[in-house]
Amino acid sequence: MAVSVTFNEDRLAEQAAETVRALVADGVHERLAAGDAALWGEEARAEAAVRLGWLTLPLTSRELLPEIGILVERARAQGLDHVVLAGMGGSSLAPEVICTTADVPLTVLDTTDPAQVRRALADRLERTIVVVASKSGGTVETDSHRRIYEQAFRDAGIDPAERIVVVTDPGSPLEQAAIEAGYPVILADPNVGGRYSALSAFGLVPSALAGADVLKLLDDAAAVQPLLAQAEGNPGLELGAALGAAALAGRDKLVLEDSMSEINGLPDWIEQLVAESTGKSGKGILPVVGADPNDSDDELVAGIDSDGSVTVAGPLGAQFLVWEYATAVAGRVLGIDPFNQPNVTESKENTNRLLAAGELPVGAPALVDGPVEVYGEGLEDAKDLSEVFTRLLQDIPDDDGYLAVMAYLDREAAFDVPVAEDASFEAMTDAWSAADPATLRGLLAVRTDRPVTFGWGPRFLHSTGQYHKGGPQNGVFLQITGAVEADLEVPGKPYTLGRLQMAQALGDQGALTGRARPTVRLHLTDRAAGVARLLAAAREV
Ligand SMILES: O=P(O)(O)OC[C@H]1O[C@H](O)[C@H](O)[C@@H](O)[C@@H]1O
Repeated sequence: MAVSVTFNEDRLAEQAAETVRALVADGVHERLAAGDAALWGEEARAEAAVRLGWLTLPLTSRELLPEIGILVERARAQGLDHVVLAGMGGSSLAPEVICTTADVPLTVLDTTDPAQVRRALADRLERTIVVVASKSGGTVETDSHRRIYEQAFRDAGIDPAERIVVVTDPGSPLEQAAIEAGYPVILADPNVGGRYSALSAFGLVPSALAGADVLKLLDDAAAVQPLLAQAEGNPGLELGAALGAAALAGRDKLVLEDSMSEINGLPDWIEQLVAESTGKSGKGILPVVGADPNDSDDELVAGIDSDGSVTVAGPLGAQFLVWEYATAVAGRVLGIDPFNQPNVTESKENTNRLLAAGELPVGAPALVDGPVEVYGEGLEDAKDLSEVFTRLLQDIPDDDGYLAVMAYLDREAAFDVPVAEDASFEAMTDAWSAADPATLRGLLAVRTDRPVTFGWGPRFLHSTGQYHKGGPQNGVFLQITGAVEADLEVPGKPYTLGRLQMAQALGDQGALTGRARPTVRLHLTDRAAGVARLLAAAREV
């Protein structure tokens, strides 16, 4: 069996079976296999008509393999063994999972943190090849990374045309810029949206350059493809029916559990697929990654090769296709368009406005607790950071709410903390987690029975960011920003990376407060001391 979907809970199995029956009665399995764009209603039809190419990628993407093979050979011949991928959301999350699972190194740049980008630049520049991946060709983070790397190569006396490879849609502004600069361009299938692009050029090019076996990925996906046309034994239909039916019944928090899987990091990819596809029109499914289930009534646990209320077992290529299919089916069950992302644009526009306006409106802190400034309404009388956390946790709606922690920081900084050379593995991981802002998620989660999510900004803006603003309005939001020690110019642009990063945080804050959602921003005036204070304060709650 290429992939199996099994239910470990009778109620869920019944709900899924009933929903499958209804979907089959409507001919959904046949219509989806035939690429019927009318499956999501009239309003969604035009976009769906150019968004169903992912159904056939396991076959059509094979045409790319000779072209990719030439790129790989060229890179090997030039001794380029440090592969950097600049891409946001769907343009980087799949290669990240593919490469970690294949255990081949890939440096992913989906950040605007100056320190994190500086670390990548300082790493083997003379042996670096950069894949610039953007479907639209207009994503500001990716455009900034391209400009920064072009400059760095030139400064080092290296011709960027020897080192930059572009993946984009035909006709995008990035294709044009790449042609002018003489960069190799691999064109992706324009009939595939960003988050459904795992098996397209976006997933394959960087992964193959990094050394992953992409043919095996396509083979594993192709093996499951015939099942997806069936009325019975169709894993995508079963999973999609379960996700949709559970959400309609109030179980709209999807806890992704992968501890037993040999696939590494798939929940992060599923998170952006499910959150961005379903979180709109006040509806949606909120993926919860890296958290233990808490047995609440609104939770559904999906296990990747691991135990869950529903378990999805199978190799990575097949998992990609089945989750894409299931998300499209869940979209139909929920009555939403699974191919648009109406509210991602909103924060982007806020950010652009702020960048154009001059001084960023950071405001004045309501409270300062050592290295942590607290920005938020009505917090002037809070006595310290612990009380701020307490109030935020109390603000979470009892039955169905959640807390989202969003850190616009360097996600690798914790690994820089000094550890003794003879430290045990345990001592080393303890030191890392004591310096990692992500540790805050677990510390706050034990103090509430509501789910707590964690995302790195601006990465999450292309994932759960859509759900936060477009989904059910029951979230409470905690942003973390930090002082920038050594900023980075974005060549040809009037802003630095640090300024862009802050404008992204403030732009999203504006979108959240505009919906009257409780939102607090913590600013670390000293990043290392600030993280330590955050974690200590969370322990005091
Ligand atoms: O590939 P790009 O056009 O640069 O877009 C990167 C990402 O941007 C937005 O967030 C879209 O909603 C995502 O689906 C997409 O993957």
